[in-house]
Amino acid sequence: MSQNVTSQVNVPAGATSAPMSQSAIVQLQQTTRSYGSGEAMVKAVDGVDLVIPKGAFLALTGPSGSGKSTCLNLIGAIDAPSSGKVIVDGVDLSTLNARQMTEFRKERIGFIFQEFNLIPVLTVHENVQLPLQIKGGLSRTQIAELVDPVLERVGLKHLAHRLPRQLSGGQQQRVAIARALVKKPAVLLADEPTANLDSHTAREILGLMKELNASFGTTFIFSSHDPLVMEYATRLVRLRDGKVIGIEERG
Ligand SMILES: Nc1ncnc2c1ncn2[C@@H]1O[C@H](COP(=O)(O)OP(=O)(O)OP(=O)(O)O)[C@@H](O)[C@H]1O
Repeated sequence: MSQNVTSQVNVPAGATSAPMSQSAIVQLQQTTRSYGSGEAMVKAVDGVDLVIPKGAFLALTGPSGSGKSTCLNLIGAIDAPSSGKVIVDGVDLSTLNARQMTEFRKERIGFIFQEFNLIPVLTVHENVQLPLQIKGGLSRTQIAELVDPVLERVGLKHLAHRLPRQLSGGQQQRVAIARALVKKPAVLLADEPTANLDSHTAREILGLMKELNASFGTTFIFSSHDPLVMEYATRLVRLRDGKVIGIEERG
């Protein structure tokens, strides 16, 4: 998948050959993102060096304001660093212009949010097929062939024709997971994905994501305060004041 995508994203010469260690899917190199200037300057991310291996199930954690969401936005090509590099799936994002960043995001990044962000007037099936329609170039049959197995995998095939408001919170998050996965992203970014779920449902959703991580090999990167997310993560990156203050490997 990533090979095809590399050729589809029209990046400047040299941009796809950013040096990465063999198994790394994400690298931040002396990455800084600051806001404002002078005395009012805030370094949301401050000189971070981080290597995330392919297939990781990793949580960025730390107190409010420590830079978790900013890191996710940088990795997801939503935002660009003030200095330093962000290399994702072999592409140095700093070499991309705005249009190329959008293209990159569309092709290679999946997002899951705490608010689910489903389109209320579209059915489950329509919500999940949306990223493929936006990507374009696929027939109805090809879209169905991609959507149906993912819906089955997240346990929602029987609810495919319901609207989001006819689903529980956990079911809505499953739709969001299916929608993020359907385009087979290189990296799946989840910003506080359990914040709106009760602990039982949060466990179900984290268990599902872990299974998907194991079966598809998709890299999951979370931003979360939730101790449950930390329990499931196999690697914790602790942030404070925009800096990495610790990395913990777990089972
Ligand atoms: N667009 C912005 N303009 C100015 N300052 C910002 C902006 N975005 C983030 N910041 C600041 O950067 C710092 C890091 O913010 P960030 O949202 O990344 O933290 P966080 O760890 O995700 O916090 P939370 O857990 O509360 O979501 C904070 O001090 C925040 O106020």
